Amino acid sequence: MPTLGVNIDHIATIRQARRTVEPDPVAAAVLAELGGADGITVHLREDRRHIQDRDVRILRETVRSHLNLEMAATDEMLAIALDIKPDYVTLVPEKREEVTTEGGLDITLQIARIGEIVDKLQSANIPVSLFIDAAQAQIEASVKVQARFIELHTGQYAEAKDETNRQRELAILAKGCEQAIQAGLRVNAGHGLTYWNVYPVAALPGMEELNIGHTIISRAALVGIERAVREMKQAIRGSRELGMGNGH
Ligand SMILES: CC(=O)[C@@H](O)[C@H](O)COP(=O)(O)O
Ligand SMILES: NCC(=O)COP(=O)(O)O
Repeated sequence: MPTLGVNIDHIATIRQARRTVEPDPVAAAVLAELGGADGITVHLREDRRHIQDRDVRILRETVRSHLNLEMAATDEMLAIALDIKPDYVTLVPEKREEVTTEGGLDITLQIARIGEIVDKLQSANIPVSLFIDAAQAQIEASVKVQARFIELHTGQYAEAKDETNRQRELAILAKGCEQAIQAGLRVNAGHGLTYWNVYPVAALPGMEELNIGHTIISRAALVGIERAVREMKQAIRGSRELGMGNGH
């Protein structure tokens, strides 16, 4: 069964809507860990629309599980990561005007640049994961730049309009997962996963960690974060207790 990295960006989004001090993502991380989170994920966007530098610095001190820093492949972010030393870094694409991350990082277009950043981080003992679409060319490029992990972008699976498309997207993820593992990569996945669609992805052989945020924070707003995280752990195990664990 994969572990669960809880993405707490969406708590910071609420705080930034008022530019105030609450809700504090640091407090959310503590409660998420009490609910069973195996890791905490934050995306320090270049435009600082949610997570702030201060959050990452404090989380580095307070997170008891592991801290996954999602960031763009820029010099500014590289310097921050080398200074803060998260447990691992996930390199993600960023477009300033997007509502959320729209696709995977195209490693094939920037092999030298990504390779250089991966090397600098991993030389500093910070393992690197690359957030990519489950495409063979991206997997091969990820091997070439010697990243330790990939994170398969599950957005298209999550947004599939009907069962036929969902199954097609799941098959693409399954193939990508298998190819990556055979090539020696470790595989995580995330984006847009919910209580209703998580189980088929969680059940993919060799899947190590799922990074999930929006659905947990949405549920937490209604039932509280510890319970929301506990329920996601149950959904990953395939529990039907909530009537949510069967992939529908
Ligand atoms: C890369 C990724 O999938 C996460 O960072 C997720 O997108 C977080 O939410 P935002 O897109 O709102 O930053
Ligand atoms: N990398 C994906 C992630 O951290 C969470 O994405 P979402 O569940 O907030 O869509």
